[in-house]
Amino acid sequence: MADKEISAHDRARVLAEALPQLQRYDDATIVVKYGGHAMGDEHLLRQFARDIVMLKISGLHPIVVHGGGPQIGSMLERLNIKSEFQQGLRVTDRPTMDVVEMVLAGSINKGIVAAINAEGGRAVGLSGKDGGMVQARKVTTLINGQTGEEDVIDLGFVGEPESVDRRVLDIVSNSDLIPVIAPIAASRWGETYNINADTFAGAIAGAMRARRLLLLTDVPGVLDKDKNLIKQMTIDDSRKRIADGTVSGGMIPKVQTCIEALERGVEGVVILDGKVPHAVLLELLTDHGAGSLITR
Ligand SMILES: Nc1ncnc2c1ncn2[C@@H]1O[C@H](COP(=O)(O)OP(=O)(O)O)[C@@H](O)[C@H]1O
Ligand SMILES: CC(=O)N[C@@H](CCC(=O)OP(=O)(O)O)C(=O)O
Repeated sequence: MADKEISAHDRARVLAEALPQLQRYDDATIVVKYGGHAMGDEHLLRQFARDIVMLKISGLHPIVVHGGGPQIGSMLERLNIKSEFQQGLRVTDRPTMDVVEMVLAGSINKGIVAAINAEGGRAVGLSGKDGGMVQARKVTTLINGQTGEEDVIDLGFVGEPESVDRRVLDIVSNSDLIPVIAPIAASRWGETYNINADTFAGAIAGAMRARRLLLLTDVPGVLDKDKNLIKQMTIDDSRKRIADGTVSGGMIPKVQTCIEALERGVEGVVILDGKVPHAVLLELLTDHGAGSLITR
């Protein structure tokens, strides 16, 4: 519906709807993972930035973790560096790692920071390296989506969070600043690792005991076999949907991240379409949840 077709009465009703939600989320930490596919165009980025600023001034504590897979892919292509994925993870040799860090912690991170600041917020760009926030370890095994067995693999500089130190995030997030984090971290020996952004966001949400983890992607949420949106499911339902093949491909690590975050104490995780304008506000501040809510 075009803006002008919405009556003043409807606008007021939508605003009033936000009150119980604002009360419910007062002082809550919300981790929002902004995926590379959801970044799309400038207009969407501006709307996303507005939503984040709106949450902050409404008394919530948003923490943004971003991806940038497609943007890394374009840069590697421009530099003639071949790239391949194994079970959703980018095989990362040293030259690829340099590009991944340059794109994620450089242009993408600073682009989101600038967009939030342009909407009146005060964003601080970080990576897992800053303040020793995330310590990474090399990924050496992966659960095979088909067999359910553990495969031993060598993906180069692909890591996973080994531990999270909350100090920097507590300081930044409890002020008027909004942390924006690139999913890069160093190992205890100082080597740089590339971490899948969903996995990284899950670890941050777990460590921060976030009330909500929102994973913004380019599909409406988790779809059933008839491509209908599953509006709500439990950890058990999620495991069944992976086992019976309803959830496949890139959705598997996403749903696994949700399960792990819930088991670490996050109250609810939502997978939703970041291409829907104001997806974050719709999900948190209206009665119309925007995607698939997964709870314990
Ligand atoms: N049951 C499912 N519901 C929704 N998407 C699914 C499902 N199973 C597999 N997918 C795939 O997962 C993709 C989302 O994962 P991915 O491409 O890794 O997202 P992102 O880049 O946002 O992290 C969807 O575009 C879709 O192709
Ligand atoms: C190890 C690994 O695969 N890292 C990802 C990091 C970025 C990411 O996860 O971005 P999206 O959320 O946009 O997919 C990569 O190199 O593409």
